[in-house]
Amino acid sequence: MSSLVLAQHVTKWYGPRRAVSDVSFAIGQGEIVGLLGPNGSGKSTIFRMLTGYLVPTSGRMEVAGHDVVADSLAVRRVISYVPEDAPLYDHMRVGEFLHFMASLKGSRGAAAKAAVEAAAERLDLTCVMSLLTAKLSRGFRQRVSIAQALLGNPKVLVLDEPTSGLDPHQVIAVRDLIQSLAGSHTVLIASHILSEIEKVASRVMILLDGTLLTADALQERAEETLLRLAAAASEATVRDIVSAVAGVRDVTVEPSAASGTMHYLIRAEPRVAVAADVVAALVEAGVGVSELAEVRPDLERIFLDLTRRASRMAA
Ligand SMILES: Nc1ncnc2c1ncn2[C@@H]1O[C@H](COP(=O)(O)OP(=O)(O)OP(=O)(O)O)[C@@H](O)[C@H]1O
Repeated sequence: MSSLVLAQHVTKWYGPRRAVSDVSFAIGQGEIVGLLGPNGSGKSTIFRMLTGYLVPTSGRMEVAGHDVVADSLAVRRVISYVPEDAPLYDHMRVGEFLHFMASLKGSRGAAAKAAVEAAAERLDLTCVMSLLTAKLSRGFRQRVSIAQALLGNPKVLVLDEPTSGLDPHQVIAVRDLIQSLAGSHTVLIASHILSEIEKVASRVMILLDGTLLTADALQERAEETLLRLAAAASEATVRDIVSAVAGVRDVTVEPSAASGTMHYLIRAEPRVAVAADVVAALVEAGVGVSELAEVRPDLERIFLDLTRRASRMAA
């Protein structure tokens, strides 16, 4: 798959503050990729550089083969950005606003009319075309923003927190829309809501303090086994025994450990024998095991695990 969006060793400083640190990724045609990170982790900064609003301090970015700095006009022709709380022109009616945006994107006459109608239909806006944008609900405003972004048929659509502030029905509608774009458009979505991003994205990148912890969090699931263990011995004893088992990568104490028996999470290579070897080693050392189960890590678990590992490495 050739890359439609490319970032190579991108760093961005705002004065003395480093907001993005040596970030690299590649996104292929038709992918829907989530960029997950807490507030202030650098998501918007990455999007602003990608769409030509900010210049990276170092490194380079490309969209559809165009360098975002050297060829920013060409980039803006193929990428559309919907910021969080996208501004609309409140004195314009929806239809008027969409025609205006179509004209800014170089579309005129019958072509503009057809493009506006298609976008309005796709976003279910035909019933509000004559309303002032100022009168729209949050959900409709978001749909109008996405409709204008789709005018001109951009190859890449960048959405910053597209479901923030929407009610559950509107969230589902926006999610369905995003999924309907898969294949025909490449979509990059920023969010700090794990459950939301997991539902729409086929790949999730995780950003923390400007550093990309993984370019494919969901793939991490396939690459290791996660076991939950309850064992009756001191933490140091369990750690020593379990860490020595071949294939075990690391052992952490479950934050919700109940009194008495401690619970542990064991990250291990995806080998069938690891669980049996862990039990055998503990039993041999005389440690009682009351639970050992494989857990399928959800995105929340992967996120916590990656961020914990990152802070341990930084310490
Ligand atoms: N114009 C600016 N000048 C100085 N610092 C900035 C500027 N814009 C962002 N920052 C800082 O850079 C860091 C990354 O901000 P950014 O907005 O990219 O994060 P984010 O992940 O999009 O956060 P949010 O989800 O809150 O929008 C933050 O610490 C922020 O305070």
